[in-house]
Amino acid sequence: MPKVLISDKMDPKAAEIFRARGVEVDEITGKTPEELKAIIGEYDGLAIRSSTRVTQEILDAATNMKVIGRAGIGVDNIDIPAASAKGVVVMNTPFGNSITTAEHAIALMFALARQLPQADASTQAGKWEKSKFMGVELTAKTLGLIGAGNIGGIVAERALGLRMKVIAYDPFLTEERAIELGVEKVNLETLLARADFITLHTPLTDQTRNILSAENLAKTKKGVRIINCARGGLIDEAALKQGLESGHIAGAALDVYATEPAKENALFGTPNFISTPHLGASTTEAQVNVAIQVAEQMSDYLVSGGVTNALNMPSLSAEEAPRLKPYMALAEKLGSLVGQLAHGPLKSVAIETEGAAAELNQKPITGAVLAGLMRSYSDTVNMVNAPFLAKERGLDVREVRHDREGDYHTMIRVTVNTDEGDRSVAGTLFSDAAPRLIELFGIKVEADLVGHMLYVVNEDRPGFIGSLGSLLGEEGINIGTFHLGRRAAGGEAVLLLSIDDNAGPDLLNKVKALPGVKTAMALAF
Ligand SMILES: NC(=O)C1=CN([C@@H]2O[C@H](COP(=O)(O)OP(=O)(O)OC[C@H]3O[C@@H](n4cnc5c(N)ncnc54)[C@H](O)[C@@H]3O)[C@@H](O)[C@H]2O)C=CC1
Ligand SMILES: O=C(O)CCC(=O)C(=O)O
Repeated sequence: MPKVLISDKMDPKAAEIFRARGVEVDEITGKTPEELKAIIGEYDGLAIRSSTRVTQEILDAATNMKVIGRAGIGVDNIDIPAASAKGVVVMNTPFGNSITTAEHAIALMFALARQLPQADASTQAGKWEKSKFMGVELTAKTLGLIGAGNIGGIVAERALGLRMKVIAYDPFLTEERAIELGVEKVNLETLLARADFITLHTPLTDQTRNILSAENLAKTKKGVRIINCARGGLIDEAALKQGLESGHIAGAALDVYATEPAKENALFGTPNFISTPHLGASTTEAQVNVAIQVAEQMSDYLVSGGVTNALNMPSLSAEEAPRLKPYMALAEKLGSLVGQLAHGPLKSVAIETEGAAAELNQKPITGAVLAGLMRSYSDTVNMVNAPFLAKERGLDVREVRHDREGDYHTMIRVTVNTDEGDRSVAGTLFSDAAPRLIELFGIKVEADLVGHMLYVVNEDRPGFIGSLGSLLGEEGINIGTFHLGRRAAGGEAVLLLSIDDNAGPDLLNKVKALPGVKTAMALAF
């Protein structure tokens, strides 16, 4: 039974779903990194929100980890490259809390426009400061969105409903989408110069970090009001404080901070500053949504191999996964075979599919070929990290889908290119969905690729099989299956034997010493 740790406070629905789907679950929140490191090795999955930081160190200790699920959107608290290198799938729930977060941004915009928290505190303190809290209308004001994805798009819709003019800076926003949203696409300079309110809705990346720097804040319209419900780190907090104190910035509302939890922050107490403790996603509805979604996605992956909303792997639905499973097994075996047999550094790999295999999602097939291929380089390789490892090694990967009738109802061919030229293997699935090799380096040979195998290339001559059989008998090696193929009578022949034990160097030397033998190698599947 796979085992998952929920390490941040999450709606109880998450644990309920894990258990209902056959996944054991522990809910242990509030651990320090050291405490987490001490227990993380027990778990196959980790479900988090924004408090747990999944660093390289945590991942190093997570020896059984297969999947990390973020019940939310931002994944800047997860070292994704480190997770990918380790073969751990990282998933998020990209839509479950977007309405809630957009509503929080709108709420903060109203709060800024009418100084609601300040007015509330003053009134409850017995003051009646009616003239102090003069506000501004939102109607006809210009709202500048930095980032117009899911949340930015919802904020735009709501703001248009409030009769605001919405302009957006987002390098990935198409003109069509801008028209659909009813926003004007502008560059950053224009947004800074024109917006009465600015709201941020981008992830924290190297490109967006400090996007509202001191320099950019100085370019904003006098009297601007700024809202950040995305990530701390997007705004220079010291420059924001200065802008508020000088009066250039009329108000700022932050839900997120450069350092969280923000128990202390230089902005606290600054005039016209409103603060919430990373509450953007904190509604009952959003928390139920993300808890259900993360538990379903993680269980699908752990139980049936289905992949949804992964940031480091192509999607694979839970319905697709069982259908693809035998193809992925075949693909992995072919990759493994060619990886064990090819000599010299791999330069490229072509993965061709034909028949039923060509109609399937190709990405998992490619991932499985690459995982098999690179198993000889790394024993921690899997479908998640194989494409990254391939890229790191400069391996050129090509997928070719053939729309033609072949000799087999389904076929996968893997061709690698090394200094020795092209080397190709092909396989099919028999009716019992069993992977079967059908071609090896241009020679037709039908074989199961299982357990320990002995691969021999020899000159096709009478008596050879007998002498090999005798040698193996003398060495006490039991033969399970025996597969023979040859290029032409009297030409090069290939033998693939499944044997009960690994063929060690002594045995291989004895096989190589038999007359007519060109190569002998031990293979393992
Ligand atoms: N306060 C909270 O509790 C919550 C905060 N968030 C934050 O909100 C962020 C946005 O979420 P979504 O809208 O769902 O993400 P999304 O991926 O749908 O949208 C992000 C948008 O930012 C744009 N973008 C990327 N780089 C940019 C750049 N250099 N300049 C301008 N725009 C850029 C992208 O093109 C995209 O359209 C998340 O990454 C997360 O950090 C999300 C949920 C809750
Ligand atoms: O889980 C939370 O409360 C924070 C949500 C968030 O920041 C996100 O989804 O990116």
